[in-house]
Amino acid sequence: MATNSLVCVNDYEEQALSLLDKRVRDYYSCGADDGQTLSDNVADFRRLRLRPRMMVDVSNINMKTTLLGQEVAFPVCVAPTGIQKLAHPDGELATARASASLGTCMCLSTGSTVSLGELAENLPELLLWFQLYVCKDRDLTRQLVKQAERAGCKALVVTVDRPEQGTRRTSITNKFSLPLHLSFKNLDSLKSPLQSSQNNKYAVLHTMFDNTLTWEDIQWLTTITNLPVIAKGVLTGVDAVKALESGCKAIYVSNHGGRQLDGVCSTISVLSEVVKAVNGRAEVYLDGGVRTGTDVLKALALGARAVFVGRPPLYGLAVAGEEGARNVLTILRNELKLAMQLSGVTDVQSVSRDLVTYRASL
Ligand SMILES: Cc1cc2nc3c(=O)[nH]c(=O)nc-3n(C[C@H](O)[C@H](O)[C@H](O)COP(=O)(O)O)c2cc1C
Ligand SMILES: CCCCCCC(=O)C(=O)O
Repeated sequence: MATNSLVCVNDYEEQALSLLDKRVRDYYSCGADDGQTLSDNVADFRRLRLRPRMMVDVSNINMKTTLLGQEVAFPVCVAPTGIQKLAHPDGELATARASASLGTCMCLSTGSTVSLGELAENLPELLLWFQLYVCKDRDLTRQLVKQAERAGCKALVVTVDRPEQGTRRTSITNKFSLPLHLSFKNLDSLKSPLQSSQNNKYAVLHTMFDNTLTWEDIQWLTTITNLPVIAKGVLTGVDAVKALESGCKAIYVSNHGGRQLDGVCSTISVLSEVVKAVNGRAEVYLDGGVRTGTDVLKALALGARAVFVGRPPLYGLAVAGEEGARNVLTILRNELKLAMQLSGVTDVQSVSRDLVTYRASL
């Protein structure tokens, strides 16, 4: 469809929600339970206000940064989201093409509908990370890690906020399942309970994830791979320290887009606590509710090295495939650049804490 009239992420969201089939729309957009955290993620960015500096030469803006030593063109990356072929037949390949063309990082989900190998073959230039759900079957887990290594992934993002699946009410009422023409491509060639299940692969995959995980398992993971391990789903300073002690090389603040424990704090509201606890020992990333360039700038000011976006690229994908995903990322990049210029900030790597304050209640 024509995308000229879609000028911000919210336009893409509105358009995507109007186009998608109800079951997919609900699956992508839902939060857990009452959706308190889902809405707080967005709302709490709006409680922060910017304190721009004037009369700064902003003719040259540096948006490049590095993530664990790898360069990205701007600090907005693609969060892992499963089953992208529900949004568009090209699925994760389209999102990856969009990410690669803009020089940013994409994290592929364990539950992807395109394989690591297919991305690596088509897009060797892409900065690719792999999100791992640790499976009860450790041999299977090990094989997933090896696939990520073979695909040239530069980091393993271990999701730590899903000992069990949060309650997504619409997934229950819609009886959400994986359509028969799709499969979890990274698991297709591996021996697992998925191979003997035809109809309910979505539910079966959930049963394969391990709910006994502790930080000791993260330590174990660091012994089976040379890839840097990143803990995704950290919401407190205490857990950030535990993650570092377990060998994680970076901390990813996330509440799974409000899809796990409803009522947890928004990610932007806990970022400072985590950054303080990490105390410069590792990079800190954030996702959850990032919808504008000023949201990105606020997260950078509070100490994030980069942000990730989950639903926005899915909505871009649903509206116009690769082009739509690219447009969404481009909008965020351009909005960030303008927000920096209007704030008197010239480098994404040196955004000062002073740039943000809480909105005053008058
Ligand atoms: C449809 C959907 C699927 C997701 N799948 C995964 C996943 O497979 N693994 C994971 O760690 N997080 C997953 N997430 C969470 C995202 O990685 C991310 O934390 C969240 O979407 C960020 O919030 P945002 O959508 O407001 O940007 C998913 C989120 C959505 C909306
Ligand atoms: C059965 C696994 C599908 C991918 C997991 C998606 C996910 O984490 C979500 O929040 O949805």
